[in-house]
Parts: sequence; structure tokens; C-alpha cells
Amino acid sequence: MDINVVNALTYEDFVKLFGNVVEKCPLISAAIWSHRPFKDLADIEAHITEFIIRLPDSGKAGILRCHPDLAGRDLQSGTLTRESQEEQSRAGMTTLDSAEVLQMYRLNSEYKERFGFPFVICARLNKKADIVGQLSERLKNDRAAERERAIEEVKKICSLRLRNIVLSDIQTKL
Ligand SMILES: NC(=O)NC1=NC(=O)NC1=O
Repeated sequence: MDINVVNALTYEDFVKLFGNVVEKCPLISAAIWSHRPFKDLADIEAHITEFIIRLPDSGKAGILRCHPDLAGRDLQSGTLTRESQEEQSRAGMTTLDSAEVLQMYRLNSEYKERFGFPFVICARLNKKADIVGQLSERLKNDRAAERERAIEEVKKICSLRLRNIVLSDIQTKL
């Protein structure tokens, strides 16, 4: 998708297209729309990253809280966003056996209890074993370090979602 097409989008179409590059945080795309015209895809990504890293810790924790658990309630009830559904199924979260679902539930609960926000990882860059390993490993972090670590994962998810949109045909999205 040509960057000139992106720059010509109305605000509504821009947010319709990019509103979920950070899970359930359309505010971010609504905010960076002010920075158009964008030079290229990397420029869009840079403005999103800038918006996120300038947030106070509470804002970063808020972004994390907008993410559905991996193999959690939303997955079981079919209420994931299209992007999350695709990411979680590709990471093998939809083919866990009952013991694995219980293990993810327990680890996610322990993590949320400790940090006050859910465990977030870029599912498309990790397989099931990596996810369980990372979740166990990152539980040992302190809160500040873990919040920053999780935001790095949000940026990876965002980057892949942005590429999906810009490299696909704009007409199928609007
Ligand atoms: N808690 C999560 O990490 N959720 C997710 N990561 C992804 O890549 N997609 C999700 O839904």
C-alpha cells in the first residue's frame, strides 16, 4: 500500500485501518494521525513508538492491560480481535490440551497477581514452548523491568501488524 494512499486517508479511515495495531488502543493511531504526512511505514512506526515510550508508567501498564491473555478467556470464548485470534492460533494457543490450558491459566494468574498487568509476548515470534518458558522466566523480573520488557513485546506486535496492513491491499481493509 502506497504511503501516499495512507497520507490521503480521512481520519476515520486511518483509525479504521490502524486502530488495532496496538491491541484495543485506537487512541494511539488517533493521536499520531496529527503527524501526517508520513514519510514511510517506518515513520508511522516511529511515531507510535514515540507515543508509547513517552507515556507515564500507568499509561504503559494500561496498554498492557488491553491485551487478552494467551490461551485465556477471550480465546476460549471466541471473543479475541481478528489480529489476536490469528496470532494466538499461529503460536499454537488454540491446540493446547487441557493440562496446557490449565498451566497457562495458572502462570498468567501468578504473573498478573505479581505485576498488576497481564503477560504480553509477541506470539508470532514465539512457539508454545517459548511462551511458557518466557512466562516462567519473566516472572522473576522486578515490576519496572518487566513493564519495559512487556512494552518491547507490544512494539513487536505493533510492527508486525503494521506490516500486515501496509503490505496488503488497502481496499480489502476499508
Ligand atoms: N497476552 C498476549 O501476549 N497476547 C497476545 N500477544 C500477541 O501477539 N497476540 C496476542 O493476543
